[in-house]
Amino acid sequence: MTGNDNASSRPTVADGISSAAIAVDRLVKVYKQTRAVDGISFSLPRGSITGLLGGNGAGKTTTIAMIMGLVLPTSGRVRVLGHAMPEQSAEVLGRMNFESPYVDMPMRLTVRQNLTIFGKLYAVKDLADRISKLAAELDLNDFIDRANGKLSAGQKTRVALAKALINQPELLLLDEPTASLDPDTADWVRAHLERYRKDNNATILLASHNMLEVERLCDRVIIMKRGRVEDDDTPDAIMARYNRTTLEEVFLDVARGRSNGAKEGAR
Ligand SMILES: Nc1ncnc2c1ncn2[C@@H]1O[C@H](COP(=O)(O)OP(=O)(O)OP(=O)(O)O)[C@@H](O)[C@H]1O
Repeated sequence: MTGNDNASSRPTVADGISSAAIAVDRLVKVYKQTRAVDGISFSLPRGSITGLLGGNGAGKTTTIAMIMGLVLPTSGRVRVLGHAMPEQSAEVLGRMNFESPYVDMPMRLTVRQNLTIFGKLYAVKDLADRISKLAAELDLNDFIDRANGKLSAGQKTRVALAKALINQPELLLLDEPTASLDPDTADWVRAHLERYRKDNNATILLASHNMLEVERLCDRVIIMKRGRVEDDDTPDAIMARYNRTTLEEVFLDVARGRSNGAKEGAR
C-alpha cells in the first residue's frame, strides 16, 4: 500500500460529517429584521435521539424546517443522511419523516385513507400490510375507518405517529410529539418512539417543551436561545454544569439569563 492509499483510507473530519444523520454548519436564517437562527452548528450521529430545547421563538421550528429543506437558509450548510439540503432533498426525503400535532391531516378522510395517501406519496411497498402493522402497533384498529376529524386529540396523535412511521424512516423529526396528550398516552408514545429507534437504529431529533420527556428519551440535549446554541451535551452533563437536578430548572436558568452564574457555581 502506498502512502497515498493510507491517507485516502484514513477517516477524516469530512467523513464524520458525511456519515452523520444530520450535520448543520454555521446555519443562519434571517427573516427581515429577525435573526431566527444565528449561526448554529451541530452534528448528530445515526441512531441518536436528541432534544432541541428553547423558549418560544428560540429558533427550533426554523431549524427543523431548514433540516427538512422547507426553509432556505440565509447562509450555512445542512447535510441530511450525507446529502446537502435542500439541493439534494430528492435523495433523502423518502428516508425521513416529520410529526407535529400542529399539522393536521385532511379531516374528512378516514384514518386508513389518510395513511394510504401518505404511504403512496412515499411509494411504500406492500402498503396495506404496512398500514395493518402500524394499526396493530399503535392501536388504531378501533377507529381506522373513522374520519380523522372525529378523533380525540390522543387518537389523532397516534395517527400522526403512524403517518410519520409509514415509510419506516431512518430519520424522524418531531415537533412536540406529546403535546396535549394525557400522561398515560404520552408515556405510551414515548415508549413507542424508544422502541422504534432501537429496532431500526433510527435517528430522532425532537423539539419539546416537556423537560421530563427530554430527560427520559434523549441522550443529548441542544439548548437554543435567540437563535444560538446555548448548550449542547448529555442531559446529565448539562444538569451538572448548571448545578441542577432537573432539566426544568436548567431551562428556567437559561430563559432567565442565569446561565453564567449557575455555571460558575457548578465549578
Ligand atoms: N415565516 C416567518 N417570518 C418572519 N419571522 C418568522 C417566521 N418564522 C419564524 N419567525 C420568527 O423567528 C423566530 C424563531 O421562531 P421559531 O418558530 O423558529 O421558534 P421556536 O423556537 O420554534 O418557538 P416556539 O417554541 O414558540 O414554537 C421568532 O422570532 C419568530 O417570530
